[in-house]
Amino acid sequence: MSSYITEGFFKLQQYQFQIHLGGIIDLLSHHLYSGPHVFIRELMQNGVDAIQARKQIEEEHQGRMDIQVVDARDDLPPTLVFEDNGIGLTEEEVHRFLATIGESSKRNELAVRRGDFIGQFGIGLLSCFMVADEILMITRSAREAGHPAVEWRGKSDGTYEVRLMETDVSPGTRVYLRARKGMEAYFTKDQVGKLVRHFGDLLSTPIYLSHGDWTERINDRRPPWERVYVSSEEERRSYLEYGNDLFGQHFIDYIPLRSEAGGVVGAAYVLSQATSPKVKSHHRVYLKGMLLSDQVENLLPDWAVFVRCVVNAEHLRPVASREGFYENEELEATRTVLGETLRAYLIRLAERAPHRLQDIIQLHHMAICSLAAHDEECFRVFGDFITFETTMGRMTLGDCRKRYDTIRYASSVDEFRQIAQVAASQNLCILNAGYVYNRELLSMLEQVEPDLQVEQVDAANLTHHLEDLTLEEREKAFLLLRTADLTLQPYRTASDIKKFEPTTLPTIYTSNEQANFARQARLTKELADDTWGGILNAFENEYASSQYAQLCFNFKNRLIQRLMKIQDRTVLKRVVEMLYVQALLMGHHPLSDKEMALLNQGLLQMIDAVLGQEGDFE
Ligand SMILES: Nc1ncnc2c1ncn2[C@@H]1O[C@H](COP(=O)(O)OP(=O)(O)OP(=O)(O)O)[C@@H](O)[C@H]1O
Repeated sequence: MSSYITEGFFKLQQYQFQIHLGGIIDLLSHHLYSGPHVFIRELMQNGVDAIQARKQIEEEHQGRMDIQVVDARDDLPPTLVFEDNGIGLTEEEVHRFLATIGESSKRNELAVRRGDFIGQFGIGLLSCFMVADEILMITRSAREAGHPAVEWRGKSDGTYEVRLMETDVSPGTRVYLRARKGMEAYFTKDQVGKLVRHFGDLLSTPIYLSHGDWTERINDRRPPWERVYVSSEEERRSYLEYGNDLFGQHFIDYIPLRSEAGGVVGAAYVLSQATSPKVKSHHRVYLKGMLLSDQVENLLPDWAVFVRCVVNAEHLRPVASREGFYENEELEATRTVLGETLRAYLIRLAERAPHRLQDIIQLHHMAICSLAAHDEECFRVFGDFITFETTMGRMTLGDCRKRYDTIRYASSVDEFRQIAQVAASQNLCILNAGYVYNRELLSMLEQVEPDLQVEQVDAANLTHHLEDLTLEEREKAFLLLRTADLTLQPYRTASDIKKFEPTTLPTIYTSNEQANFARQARLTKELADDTWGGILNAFENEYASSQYAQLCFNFKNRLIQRLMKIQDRTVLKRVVEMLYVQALLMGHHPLSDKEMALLNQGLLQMIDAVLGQEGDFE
């Protein structure tokens, strides 16, 4: 019997997990953190947290961090020293917190509930191994007065040494890092200064950077929402200057942000350059004063494409990489509050400075329309402010809704052009929904306002709104209409006569979608080969019987009045043909070969007639 089996069971053996530090460092550097430079953030953050912990036992404690850059000399590589006067560690804590990966002193229940600390995962210090082979920490606890200072030396091979020190040092912690070969670029004064400023410019704990005899406080500028102002102009200037410096671009306006959810405070800046519907805004977000990322996307609702924010959050939860926030209820509540703040700003602007609002919408028109067309919330925010070309001039959708019970629209730009003149003179407001997103916006309008009538109008049903002739007047037009019907029959166009404004317009050519389709099929057939010609024939025949376009004469027009007096059918026919071609051109309809021939003949005959008259004078 095997020695592993005792009383019918396999003997249970217990083992300890082993950690391969090299593998963990590789994971951090290549898959979690965005680059080796984050070690500076992690060290600053540990200093700030340690100061915060010390303040919990000594309320009046004045925290301070010092970062020193020591250049390479003799055989020694450049070195960085990070010093804080925070809580420090005892020997027992050093073993527990520094030497155990994933262990953190900041994860006790009270600290988490109160959200005291930035760190929480117990891995940040390992990021130092991305740039150095060894971390040397000298620390002394402020909690236990008699406890000696401790020296801890952690190595990237996974071993560490601890030594109690005899020298007297004040409570706090000092971390020494020597650049690994190839990592010297992260240890220069300029690079360290840039990164410390980048990550820590909002920290309230003073941070000093020194290099040789030179020392400078890095974070002495407070953000605009923490300053006190004597006038609103001064406040405005301060906010805009700050945004300009931070993002290196000019902004039209700013919106102060504050949300209890997430403990967020900051500002949204209104972009002065057009945004693409596909590009989301990237926001600069700090967590307890430490920069989390300047690429955060999920802080605001998707529709807030016209702003870029800078905010500090006290209670949102960072992901382990510290470069974004967890999608949780608190973040959602924060997003709702910030969205409402932006919406309130837009509404205020609509009341007090509608032109400024129009400027914003105009600038970000495509992005706003694309979102409003598919997102009900966005439509509710912006819908009323979106402008449409209408037969009564440019108008916002809000104005259209206020003035008319029915919103009428033409579905293509050409259709709109055909009817614009006539509709305007009839005081009919028709929206041009021929541009991208316009139809979707109107569908969204119907969805959001089910009581509102939204109706598509085409040139054909527009003529129903035109004034009819009396019987007597119809008689006068009889010959013209009969000749026109016969003349235009080959072009599948019927004729009619109505009274309409403007009187300068002799005709309108109207057709609906099916008639247009049949017409398009005829035009294509002229260019297509036999196989396609056969298919298109079938289409054309199907539509031909029912779908006629219409040339509607204007009884009020002087030329038409004269035409009704002409009895010579040949002359009538020619003029009708010319009016037909002219109406097509006015409506931007491409001409078929036959119609082009009509135009040419007509022009030549007119030239001939004019020359003939001149000849008569000779
Ligand atoms: N400057 C310091 N002063 C006092 N304690 C420190 C200092 N730096 C590190 N520590 C201790 O070492 C522990 C581990 O630090 P580390 O940076 O790895 O993780 P963390 O800060 O707890 O969490 P995170 O991984 O989220 O940064 C800390 O929880 C803290 O107890």
